[in-house]
Amino acid sequence: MPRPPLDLSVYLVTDTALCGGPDGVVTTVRDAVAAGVTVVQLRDPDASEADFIALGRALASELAGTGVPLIVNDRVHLVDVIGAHGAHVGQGDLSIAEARRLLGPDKLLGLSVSSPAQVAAASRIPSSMTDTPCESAPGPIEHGVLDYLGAQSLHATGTKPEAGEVGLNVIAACAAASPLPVVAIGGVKASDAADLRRVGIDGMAVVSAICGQPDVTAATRALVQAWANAQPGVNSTVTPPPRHVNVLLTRPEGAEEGSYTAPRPVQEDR
Ligand SMILES: Cc1ncc(COP(=O)(O)OP(=O)(O)O)c(N)n1
Ligand SMILES: Cc1nc(C(=O)O)sc1CCOP(=O)(O)O
Ligand SMILES: [Mg+2]
Repeated sequence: MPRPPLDLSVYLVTDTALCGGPDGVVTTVRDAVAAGVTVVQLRDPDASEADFIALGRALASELAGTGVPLIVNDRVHLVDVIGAHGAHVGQGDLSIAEARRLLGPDKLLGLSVSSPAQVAAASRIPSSMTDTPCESAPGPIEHGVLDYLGAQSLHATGTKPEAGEVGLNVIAACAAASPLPVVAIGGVKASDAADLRRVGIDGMAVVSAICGQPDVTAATRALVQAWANAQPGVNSTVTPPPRHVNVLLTRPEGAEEGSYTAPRPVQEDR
């Protein structure tokens, strides 16, 4: 079954410490989603497995019925346990073939890239996915193995100092090389929206622009508004679904409960 289109425009990656603990993550996610965040990724590399599951389940319950997917960072084996919609892996994590095998066909999968070469590599078929590996064979993208790419890092960031910085030109080259939607990460702020949209990026992945902000609602609205005001560039790979204004507090006919396909109620000013 094909996975539904993703609205990556304002993608929140959680940070438990910045949010002041697990309860702070839940309230941050609640406020951010009400203000227009379109994807939430649970990221807590330091959490024990039990704490990660507990927080993941709390977020899954918080997001149920909102239309916003919950993505699990790195711990692909916990996606089903948590009741999440998918996972995000990086170049040093388990392979996308293994991640997709664990996830099955219906969950979302994102991969980090920091160069056009990594975008191209993601498009080549991994030998573990076919009996006859071949450069010209359809790759993970054509197979539907991947749903989106995370281009890292736009700017150096104190949230993850080891991430470095590739700058806008490399992020733009990743977008141009990718047949999949690409979200940018690393020091992304509302003031980056115009540049990112112009070069064909499909969304902004942020931690500290939302987590730990004194007013999460205002911070999120600033990101949402900046994205909405920015002009999409020629390389945009997806057209986000139409925004729905103060509608659809109930499930549409035929949609599954907890499905992330349904449009969400959003702020008047989007
Ligand atoms: C949307 C998004 N893009 C990139 C990353 C970074 O993933 P990775 O390189 O695996 O680093 P960690 O987050 O696992 O430390 C991301 N998490 N999300
Ligand atoms: C989780 C993560 N990955 C990155 C990468 O470049 O790989 S940067 C990052 C954190 C981004 O935080 P902030 O929005 O506060 O800069
Ligand atoms: Mg990772």
